[in-house]
Amino acid sequence: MLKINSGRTLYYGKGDVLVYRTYAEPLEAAPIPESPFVGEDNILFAHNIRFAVSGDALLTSFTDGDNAQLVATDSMKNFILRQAATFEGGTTEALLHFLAVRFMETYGHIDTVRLSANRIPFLPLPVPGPGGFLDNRLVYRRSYNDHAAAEMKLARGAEGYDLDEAWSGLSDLQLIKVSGSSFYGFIRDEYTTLPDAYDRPLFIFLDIRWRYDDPQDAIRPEAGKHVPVQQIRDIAQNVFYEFATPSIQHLIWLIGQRILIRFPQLAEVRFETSNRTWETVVEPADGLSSGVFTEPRPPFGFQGFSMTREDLIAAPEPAEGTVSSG
Ligand SMILES: O=c1[nH]c(=O)c2[nH]c(=O)[nH]c2[nH]1
Repeated sequence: MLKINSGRTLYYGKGDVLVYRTYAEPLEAAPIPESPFVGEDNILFAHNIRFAVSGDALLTSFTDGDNAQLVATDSMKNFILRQAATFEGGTTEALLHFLAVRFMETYGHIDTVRLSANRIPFLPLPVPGPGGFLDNRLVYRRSYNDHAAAEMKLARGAEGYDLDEAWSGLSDLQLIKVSGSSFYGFIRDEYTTLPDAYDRPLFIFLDIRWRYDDPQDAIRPEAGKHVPVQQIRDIAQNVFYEFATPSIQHLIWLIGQRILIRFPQLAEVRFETSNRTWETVVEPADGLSSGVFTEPRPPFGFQGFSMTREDLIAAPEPAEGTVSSG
Protein backbone atom coordinates (compact mmCIF):
# COMPACT_ATOMS: atom_id res chain seq x y z
CA MET A 1 0.00 0.00 0.00
CA LEU A 2 1.20 3.50 -0.73
CA LYS A 3 2.33 5.44 2.31
CA ILE A 4 3.38 9.00 2.93
CA ASN A 5 5.80 8.30 5.76
CA SER A 6 8.55 6.99 3.49
CA GLY A 7 10.04 10.42 2.97
CA ARG A 8 7.23 11.51 0.67
CA THR A 9 6.23 15.14 0.62
CA LEU A 10 2.49 15.62 0.91
CA TYR A 11 0.81 18.74 2.14
CA TYR A 12 -1.73 21.32 1.14
CA GLY A 13 -3.09 24.41 2.75
CA LYS A 14 -3.79 28.10 2.60
CA GLY A 15 -1.39 31.03 2.61
CA ASP A 16 -1.87 34.73 3.23
CA VAL A 17 -4.78 34.22 5.58
CA LEU A 18 -5.13 37.70 7.06
CA VAL A 19 -6.48 37.63 10.58
CA TYR A 20 -7.18 40.98 12.23
CA ARG A 21 -8.15 40.02 15.75
CA THR A 22 -9.01 42.81 18.18
CA TYR A 23 -8.65 42.80 21.99
CA ALA A 24 -6.40 39.80 22.41
CA GLU A 25 -4.85 39.14 25.82
CA PRO A 26 -2.38 41.89 26.80
CA LEU A 27 1.24 40.75 27.05
CA GLU A 28 3.40 41.62 30.03
CA ALA A 29 7.18 41.32 30.08
CA ALA A 30 9.95 41.83 32.62
CA PRO A 31 12.26 44.63 31.45
CA ILE A 32 15.84 43.91 30.38
CA PRO A 33 18.71 46.43 30.38
CA GLU A 34 18.59 46.90 26.59
CA SER A 35 14.86 47.48 26.29
CA PRO A 36 12.12 49.61 27.80
CA PHE A 37 9.52 47.11 26.54
CA VAL A 38 7.34 45.82 29.37
CA GLY A 39 4.30 44.69 27.43
CA GLU A 40 1.74 45.53 24.81
CA ASP A 41 -2.01 45.91 24.94
CA ASN A 42 -2.69 43.64 21.93
CA ILE A 43 -5.78 45.65 21.09
CA LEU A 44 -4.78 44.95 17.50
CA PHE A 45 -3.43 41.43 17.11
CA ALA A 46 -3.05 40.99 13.36
CA HIS A 47 -1.32 38.21 11.44
CA ASN A 48 -0.71 36.83 8.00
CA ILE A 49 -0.89 33.06 8.43
CA ARG A 50 0.22 30.15 6.31
CA PHE A 51 -1.41 26.87 7.26
CA ALA A 52 -0.50 23.48 5.74
CA VAL A 53 -1.79 20.05 6.70
CA SER A 54 -0.72 16.51 5.94
CA GLY A 55 -1.74 12.98 6.80
CA ASP A 56 -1.88 9.44 5.37
CA ALA A 57 -5.60 9.82 4.74
CA LEU A 58 -4.90 12.55 2.20
CA LEU A 59 -2.85 10.34 -0.10
CA THR A 60 -5.78 9.18 -2.21
CA SER A 61 -6.75 12.75 -2.92
CA PHE A 62 -3.48 12.97 -4.86
CA THR A 63 -3.33 9.44 -6.28
CA ASP A 64 -7.02 8.68 -6.99
CA GLY A 65 -8.66 12.08 -7.16
CA ASP A 66 -10.77 11.08 -4.17
CA ASN A 67 -11.82 14.24 -2.32
CA ALA A 68 -13.73 12.47 0.47
CA GLN A 69 -11.07 13.38 3.08
CA LEU A 70 -10.27 16.85 1.82
CA VAL A 71 -10.99 19.89 3.92
CA ALA A 72 -11.19 22.58 1.25
CA THR A 73 -8.53 25.24 1.73
CA ASP A 74 -11.37 27.74 1.62
CA SER A 75 -12.84 26.01 4.68
CA MET A 76 -9.39 26.08 6.31
CA LYS A 77 -9.33 29.83 5.89
CA ASN A 78 -12.79 30.09 7.45
CA PHE A 79 -11.71 27.80 10.28
CA ILE A 80 -8.69 29.98 11.07
CA LEU A 81 -10.73 33.18 10.98
CA ARG A 82 -13.57 31.90 13.15
CA GLN A 83 -11.36 30.11 15.67
CA ALA A 84 -9.27 33.25 16.07
CA ALA A 85 -12.28 34.78 17.80
CA THR A 86 -12.00 32.29 20.67
CA PHE A 87 -8.22 32.47 21.08
CA GLU A 88 -7.45 33.56 24.62
CA GLY A 89 -3.69 34.19 24.36
CA GLY A 90 -1.59 37.13 23.33
CA THR A 91 1.43 35.85 21.40
CA THR A 92 1.97 34.78 17.81
CA GLU A 93 3.37 31.43 18.94
CA ALA A 94 0.36 30.66 21.13
CA LEU A 95 -2.03 31.61 18.33
CA LEU A 96 -0.39 29.16 15.92
CA HIS A 97 -0.37 26.40 18.51
CA PHE A 98 -4.02 27.01 19.32
CA LEU A 99 -5.11 26.94 15.66
CA ALA A 100 -3.18 23.75 14.90
CA VAL A 101 -4.51 21.89 17.94
CA ARG A 102 -8.07 23.01 17.24
CA PHE A 103 -7.78 21.86 13.64
CA MET A 104 -6.49 18.40 14.55
CA GLU A 105 -9.16 18.05 17.25
CA THR A 106 -11.79 18.84 14.64
CA TYR A 107 -10.37 16.72 11.80
CA GLY A 108 -9.14 13.42 13.24
CA HIS A 109 -7.50 12.25 10.00
CA ILE A 110 -5.04 15.15 9.88
CA ASP A 111 -1.72 13.96 11.37
CA THR A 112 0.43 17.05 11.05
CA VAL A 113 -0.03 20.79 10.74
CA ARG A 114 2.84 23.03 9.72
CA LEU A 115 2.07 26.67 10.10
CA SER A 116 3.72 30.03 10.21
CA ALA A 117 2.74 33.63 10.73
CA ASN A 118 4.03 37.11 10.23
CA ARG A 119 2.57 39.62 12.61
CA ILE A 120 1.21 42.76 10.98
CA PRO A 121 2.34 45.54 13.30
CA PHE A 122 0.08 48.41 14.31
CA LEU A 123 1.90 50.87 16.53
CA PRO A 124 0.42 52.93 19.37
CA LEU A 125 0.07 56.69 18.99
CA PRO A 126 0.37 59.30 21.73
CA VAL A 127 -2.38 61.83 22.41
CA PRO A 128 -2.20 64.67 24.91
CA GLY A 129 -3.47 63.72 28.36
CA PRO A 130 -3.68 65.50 31.69
CA GLY A 131 -0.10 64.62 32.70
CA GLY A 132 1.54 64.64 29.24
CA PHE A 133 1.29 62.47 26.16
CA LEU A 134 -0.09 58.95 26.54
CA ASP A 135 -0.62 56.13 24.06
CA ASN A 136 -4.27 56.10 23.03
CA ARG A 137 -6.20 52.88 22.61
CA LEU A 138 -8.29 53.74 19.55
CA VAL A 139 -6.11 54.90 16.68
CA TYR A 140 -3.04 52.92 15.55
CA ARG A 141 -0.45 53.38 12.84
CA ARG A 142 0.14 50.52 10.41
CA SER A 143 3.86 49.77 10.30
CA TYR A 144 5.73 48.24 7.38
CA ASN A 145 8.84 47.80 9.49
CA ASP A 146 10.16 44.82 11.40
CA HIS A 147 7.65 42.42 12.87
CA ALA A 148 7.25 39.23 14.87
CA ALA A 149 7.16 35.88 13.11
CA ALA A 150 6.76 32.28 14.18
CA GLU A 151 6.59 28.82 12.70
CA MET A 152 5.98 25.37 14.10
CA LYS A 153 4.96 21.82 13.36
CA LEU A 154 2.28 20.11 15.40
CA ALA A 155 2.05 16.33 15.03
CA ARG A 156 -0.52 13.98 16.49
CA GLY A 157 1.35 11.96 19.14
CA ALA A 158 0.60 9.04 21.44
CA GLU A 159 -0.58 11.44 24.13
CA GLY A 160 -1.78 14.69 22.66
CA TYR A 161 0.20 16.75 20.18
CA ASP A 162 3.95 16.99 19.74
CA LEU A 163 5.30 20.46 19.18
CA ASP A 164 8.30 20.38 16.85
CA GLU A 165 10.48 22.66 14.81
CA ALA A 166 9.13 25.65 16.72
CA TRP A 167 10.88 28.91 15.88
CA SER A 168 10.06 32.40 16.99
CA GLY A 169 11.40 35.29 15.00
CA LEU A 170 11.91 38.91 14.19
CA SER A 171 11.75 39.61 10.45
CA ASP A 172 12.74 42.52 8.27
CA LEU A 173 14.65 44.53 10.84
CA GLN A 174 16.55 47.29 8.98
CA LEU A 175 19.21 49.21 10.90
CA ILE A 176 21.64 51.91 9.84
CA LYS A 177 24.66 52.93 11.90
CA VAL A 178 26.06 56.15 10.49
CA SER A 179 29.53 55.83 11.96
CA GLY A 180 31.56 53.24 13.86
CA SER A 181 31.66 50.28 11.46
CA SER A 182 34.68 49.18 9.50
CA PHE A 183 35.54 46.47 6.99
CA TYR A 184 39.19 45.87 6.18
CA GLY A 185 41.84 43.17 6.41
CA PHE A 186 39.99 40.78 4.09
CA ILE A 187 41.80 38.81 1.36
CA ARG A 188 43.28 41.17 -1.19
CA ASP A 189 44.19 39.54 -4.52
CA GLU A 190 43.66 39.98 -8.26
CA TYR A 191 39.86 39.80 -7.74
CA THR A 192 39.69 42.53 -5.12
CA THR A 193 38.36 45.95 -6.05
CA LEU A 194 36.69 46.89 -2.75
CA PRO A 195 38.71 49.48 -0.83
CA ASP A 196 39.31 49.10 2.90
CA ALA A 197 36.63 50.89 4.87
CA TYR A 198 37.58 52.29 8.27
CA ASP A 199 34.24 53.95 8.91
CA ARG A 200 31.35 52.96 6.66
CA PRO A 201 27.64 53.80 6.99
CA LEU A 202 26.49 50.26 7.68
CA PHE A 203 22.92 49.55 6.64
CA ILE A 204 21.83 45.98 7.35
CA PHE A 205 18.71 43.89 7.00
CA LEU A 206 18.32 41.24 9.71
CA ASP A 207 16.10 38.26 10.25
CA ILE A 208 16.59 36.72 13.69
CA ARG A 209 15.02 33.44 14.80
CA TRP A 210 15.21 31.70 18.15
CA ARG A 211 14.33 28.33 19.56
CA TYR A 212 13.49 27.60 23.19
CA ASP A 213 15.06 24.80 25.17
CA ASP A 214 11.51 23.81 26.10
CA PRO A 215 9.19 24.71 23.20
CA GLN A 216 6.31 24.99 25.67
CA ASP A 217 7.87 28.23 26.97
CA ALA A 218 7.09 29.85 23.63
CA ILE A 219 3.37 29.20 23.85
CA ARG A 220 2.78 29.83 27.55
CA PRO A 221 3.72 33.44 28.35
CA GLU A 222 2.07 33.00 31.75
CA ALA A 223 5.04 30.79 32.71
CA GLY A 224 7.18 33.93 32.46
CA LYS A 225 9.73 32.65 29.94
CA HIS A 226 8.29 33.99 26.71
CA VAL A 227 10.79 36.22 24.91
CA PRO A 228 9.17 39.36 23.45
CA VAL A 229 10.23 40.14 19.93
CA GLN A 230 10.55 43.82 20.89
CA GLN A 231 13.31 42.94 23.38
CA ILE A 232 15.20 40.96 20.73
CA ARG A 233 14.92 43.98 18.43
CA ASP A 234 16.17 46.29 21.18
CA ILE A 235 19.11 43.99 21.97
CA ALA A 236 20.07 44.01 18.28
CA GLN A 237 19.92 47.77 18.04
CA ASN A 238 21.76 48.32 21.34
CA VAL A 239 24.59 45.95 20.51
CA PHE A 240 24.94 47.65 17.13
CA TYR A 241 25.08 50.96 18.99
CA GLU A 242 27.52 49.81 21.67
CA PHE A 243 30.25 48.18 19.58
CA ALA A 244 32.54 49.34 16.82
CA THR A 245 32.42 46.28 14.57
CA PRO A 246 34.83 44.99 11.90
CA SER A 247 32.14 43.14 9.90
CA ILE A 248 28.50 42.07 9.89
CA GLN A 249 29.74 38.56 10.68
CA HIS A 250 31.17 39.72 14.01
CA LEU A 251 28.22 42.03 14.73
CA ILE A 252 25.75 39.15 14.61
CA TRP A 253 28.01 37.07 16.84
CA LEU A 254 27.88 39.88 19.42
CA ILE A 255 24.08 40.20 19.11
CA GLY A 256 23.70 36.44 19.49
CA GLN A 257 25.89 36.43 22.58
CA ARG A 258 23.74 39.08 24.21
CA ILE A 259 20.49 37.32 23.34
CA LEU A 260 21.73 34.04 24.82
CA ILE A 261 22.99 35.82 27.95
CA ARG A 262 19.70 37.65 28.52
CA PHE A 263 17.47 34.67 27.85
CA PRO A 264 18.76 31.43 29.40
CA GLN A 265 15.54 29.72 28.26
CA LEU A 266 16.69 29.92 24.62
CA ALA A 267 18.61 27.00 23.11
CA GLU A 268 19.54 28.53 19.76
CA VAL A 269 19.57 31.80 17.84
CA ARG A 270 19.85 32.05 14.05
CA PHE A 271 20.64 35.02 11.88
CA GLU A 272 20.19 35.84 8.24
CA THR A 273 21.52 39.22 7.31
CA SER A 274 21.95 41.24 4.16
CA ASN A 275 24.54 43.94 3.60
CA ARG A 276 23.01 47.18 2.29
CA THR A 277 25.94 49.49 3.07
CA TRP A 278 25.19 52.84 1.47
CA GLU A 279 27.29 53.83 -1.48
CA THR A 280 29.38 56.90 -0.74
CA VAL A 281 28.86 59.84 -3.11
CA VAL A 282 30.49 62.65 -1.11
CA GLU A 283 33.00 61.34 1.42
CA PRO A 284 32.68 62.88 4.90
CA ALA A 285 35.86 64.55 6.17
CA ASP A 286 35.70 62.34 9.28
CA GLY A 287 33.23 59.97 10.93
CA LEU A 288 30.90 62.63 12.31
CA SER A 289 30.86 65.24 9.55
CA SER A 290 28.43 65.52 6.65
CA GLY A 291 28.54 63.17 3.71
CA VAL A 292 26.18 62.09 0.95
CA PHE A 293 25.30 58.47 0.27
CA THR A 294 22.97 56.60 -2.00
CA GLU A 295 21.37 53.19 -2.22
CA PRO A 296 23.83 50.37 -2.95
CA ARG A 297 23.56 48.48 -6.20
CA PRO A 298 22.85 44.76 -6.31
CA PRO A 299 24.10 42.10 -5.94
CA PHE A 300 23.95 42.12 -2.13
CA GLY A 301 26.06 40.11 0.27
CA PHE A 302 24.47 38.01 2.96
CA GLN A 303 25.42 36.11 6.12
CA GLY A 304 23.83 33.17 7.92
CA PHE A 305 24.84 32.09 11.40
CA SER A 306 23.43 29.94 14.17
CA MET A 307 24.49 29.93 17.79
CA THR A 308 23.65 27.64 20.67
CA ARG A 309 24.38 27.94 24.37
CA GLU A 310 27.68 26.11 23.74
CA ASP A 311 28.86 29.24 21.93
CA LEU A 312 28.31 31.42 24.96
CA ILE A 313 31.46 33.12 26.20
CA ALA A 314 31.95 35.73 28.93
CA ALA A 315 29.95 38.88 28.19
CA PRO A 316 31.97 40.91 25.68
CA GLU A 317 32.78 44.50 26.56
CA PRO A 318 32.33 47.26 23.97
CA ALA A 319 35.45 47.32 21.79
CA GLU A 320 37.99 50.06 22.03
CA GLY A 321 37.21 52.75 19.51
CA THR A 322 33.47 52.57 19.80
CA VAL A 323 31.91 55.84 18.73
CA SER A 324 28.70 55.19 20.57
CA SER A 325 29.21 57.08 23.76
CA GLY A 326 25.68 58.45 23.79
O1 LIG B 1 30.51 43.00 6.87
C1 LIG B 1 30.88 42.60 5.74
N1 LIG B 1 31.16 41.28 5.56
C2 LIG B 1 31.56 40.77 4.34
O2 LIG B 1 31.81 39.55 4.21
C3 LIG B 1 31.67 41.69 3.28
N2 LIG B 1 32.05 41.55 1.97
C4 LIG B 1 31.96 42.77 1.40
O3 LIG B 1 32.23 43.00 0.19
N3 LIG B 1 31.57 43.70 2.31
C5 LIG B 1 31.38 43.05 3.49
N4 LIG B 1 30.98 43.48 4.72
